[in-house]
Order: sequence, then structure tokens, then C-alpha cells
Amino acid sequence: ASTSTSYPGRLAPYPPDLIKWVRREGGFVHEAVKIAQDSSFGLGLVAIEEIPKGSELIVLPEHVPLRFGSLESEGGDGGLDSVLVNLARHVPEELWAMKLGLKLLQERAKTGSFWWPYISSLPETFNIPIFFPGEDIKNLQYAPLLYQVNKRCRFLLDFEQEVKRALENLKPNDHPFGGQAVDASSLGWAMSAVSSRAFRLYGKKLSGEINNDVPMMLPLIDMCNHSFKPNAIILQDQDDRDVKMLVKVVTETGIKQNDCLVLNYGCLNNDLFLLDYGFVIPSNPYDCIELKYDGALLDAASMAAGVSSPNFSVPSPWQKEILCQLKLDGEAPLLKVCLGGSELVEGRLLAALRVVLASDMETVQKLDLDKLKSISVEAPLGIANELAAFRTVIALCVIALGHFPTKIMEDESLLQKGVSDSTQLAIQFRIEKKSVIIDVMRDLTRRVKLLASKETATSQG
Ligand SMILES: C[S@@+](CC[C@H](N)C(=O)[O-])C[C@H]1O[C@@H](n2cnc3c(N)ncnc32)[C@H](O)[C@@H]1O
Repeated sequence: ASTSTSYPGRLAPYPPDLIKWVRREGGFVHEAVKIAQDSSFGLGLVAIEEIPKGSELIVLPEHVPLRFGSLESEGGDGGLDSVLVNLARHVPEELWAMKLGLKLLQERAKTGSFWWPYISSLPETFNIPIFFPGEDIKNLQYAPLLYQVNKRCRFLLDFEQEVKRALENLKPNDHPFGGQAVDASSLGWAMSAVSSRAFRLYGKKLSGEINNDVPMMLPLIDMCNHSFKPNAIILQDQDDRDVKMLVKVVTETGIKQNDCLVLNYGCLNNDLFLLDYGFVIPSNPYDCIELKYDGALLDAASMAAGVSSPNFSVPSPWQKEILCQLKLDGEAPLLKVCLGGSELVEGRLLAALRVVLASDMETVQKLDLDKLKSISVEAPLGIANELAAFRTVIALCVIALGHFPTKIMEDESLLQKGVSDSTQLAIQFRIEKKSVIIDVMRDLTRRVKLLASKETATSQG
């Protein structure tokens, strides 16, 4: 019970010891691995002694991970419920977490579930945007994320009705959730539990085929917090004795005493970290902002940047042709483009700017698209063209910054006053988005200065 007291806010006040459970089920847990309170990230796994690089930390036998079509013969009883399978068909692919969430809810409701030791130690609540008060959803101040949050909330409300209809006239024995009521809030709990803890790994799908993208919840392993500089990785291995797939966590670096064990959840932007996990990473190198490729907006930005008569709204036919190849024009275009992240300016946008701001068709057509898309290929259409393209992006950044109703300084002083957890997350999120824009502007300004000095040097020479 002494370790149980360090599980605040878990489904059961005193969940069973997860490490013991994994070992009892035939899994392996390194003796120096313990569950501990991580100062700011909830619970985490900690090494209580030094562990050398390449050591196995945790090995889960095949029947321990929880998947939609879990190997019932080993863990639970009976096959997958047909009501559950039918309900899962209503879940769009992008909300895959809800599908596995249905299975989680079923196991949560089942008396004596094989996974109860695991489920009872899951958080009782999740601080992610679908649960934010309306005011804090607005506080995010960033339209693409507001759109995603609203979409998920709407889905949960519709799905609640779908579930109610499916459960209406069922006999108690056929009820997939043991007769318990399921509403948008419990569905939201399950979707968040999965989105914040599941990993997509190799596994058998319901059809029996092996797939490398099967979402599963990995008891104990999912106590590892995230870092872009992980000291451990997940590996999958076949058991020596038979063909079962084991899931392992292995150290990637030597681990010092008292270090937390951290995995990389993925090179994700802050939108996904916030939506799925409920946290925001400061100075996240993968964070970016989304813009819509829009001729009128680009004309305005480019005029503000000093281009006398930009023609983004009415590109000439040869330019239009290239824009179609970039999927920025033509049938079913993909108009969402990004600034920031590892690319700085999304290749498709950069190529479009270079092409539409160029006047000489032949020079453009001599170059392949990959060169036009790459920021590391310097000024492929000449310095003046590159300067106009970069200045247009800087002006786009100014416009994008203007869409945020508050300045970073105001946000910071709000945070200092002390606010609720959800307000704090929303404010941190928008500070990071604005920082991305400012960083892009800073980088491009530096490039513009360098290019301008080269242009002067050339013209003087
Ligand atoms: C897979 S669980 C890890 C275990 C979790 N800390 C717990 O208490 O159960 C993922 C959750 O841990 C927290 N977390 C993990 N890494 C984090 C990080 N780098 N910054 C902030 N929170 C983090 C978030 O709440 C996230 O949703």
C-alpha cells in the first residue's frame, strides 16, 4: 500500500502493483525500474540504480498489451463482441483511439477483467482540450486546433447517440459494457486514455494478417514519459520458444541512478501533443503553423513586401501548371501549407512563391521541382526572386501574428498571475505558436540580409 499512495487521481484509489502483475504474467521488469511521481509529468518510470546501455528494462508477453482484437484466448474470456465491432465501424480512421477506447471501456466495465490491475492504475481524468471549458478552447487562439477540438467534441456527442441506439434493446448478457451507461464523457475518457498512452506497433489485425500499425496499450511501458532525447526505445521481438511477438523496452543510452526512463512518442507538433496527450513542448523543433494557400492573401503579403504587381490570384498558365503539380491549384488541391518545423517554409509553398514571383518561364522550366522546393538550394531563380519570396513569407508571418488577439508579453503576465491548468495549457500553446512565427521571421530576415548584401556586392562588382 505504501507505493499505492503515490497514485493520486487514478481510477482505483489503491491500484495493484503493476510491476508485480507484469512479472506474474510472465513478463520481465528490470529490478532497478520503479514507478515514481515525476515532478511535473504525473507518474513515470525511474531507474533506482545505474543501468548500462542495451539492457532490457521491460518485456511484455504477447497477451499483456490491450488491443482492439486482443488475444482473448489468453487474457480474457470469449471473442470480440459483435456490438463492439459494429460500433467501431462508425469511428473514422483518424479517431482510431476511440476504437481501442471501446475495448478499454468494455474491460473497465467487466468484473474480474484480466486487465483490471492495469486499468485501475490509469488516470481518472485527462486534461486535454476536449475537456477544456469553452473559454479555454477559445484561449487556444489558433483556428486549426479549434477546428480539431470542435470536430472531436462533435464526434463524441454524435457517437454517444450511436452507442445509445446500439445498446437500446440488448439483453443484459449481450450488453458489451456490463449494463453500464456510456455517454460522451466516458467515451471521451476512453479516447483520451488511448490517445495519450497507446503505441502503434506490429501486431495481428482482426483478420489475422500482420500489420505494422496496430494500436495497443502497453501496461507499465506506458508509464514512461516523453522526450525527444529518449534514453529507451520500444522493440518488438519474437519469443525464442515460439512465434509470439514480445514487446520490449531497451535502454538506448547508459542510465544514471535516479534518471527517468523516457521514450520518444514521435516527432509531433504541439497541436498533436496537446490534442492527444494534454501537454505542450516548449521550443518544440517540430512545431509549425498552418496557413491556407490563398491567392488574394499572397498578393497582399507580397505587395506589403514591396513586390509591385504580384499575380498569385491570376497566375499565368505555365505557373498554374506548376501550381497544379504542387497540388496548390487544380482538382482537389491541398491548400494547407506550413511554416516552421524542420522545413522552415514548406517546400510546396516555397516553390510556389519562387515560381509565381518569377517572370521568365524558360529559366523556371529548366529546374526540377525538388530544387524549387528546397530552401537549401540558394536562390535557384536569382537573388531578386529569392528576396521577393522570403519577404513575402515574412509579410505572411506578420499577418499570421496579427490573428492572435494577445501578445506574448500579455500571455506571460497572465501565466504569472496564476490560472487553472487548462488555461495555463491553452496560453502555453499559443505562446509557442507565436514563437514559431517569430522564429521563422527571424531566420528569414537573416537570410534576406545575407542575400541583399550579396546582391549589392554583385551589382557593385
Ligand atoms: C504514456 S503517459 C506517461 C505516464 C503518465 N505520466 C502517468 O502519470 O500515467 C503520457 C502522459 O504523461 C504526461 N507526459 C509525458 N511526457 C510528458 C512531457 N514531456 N511533458 C509533459 N507531460 C508529459 C502527459 O500527461 C501524457 O498524457
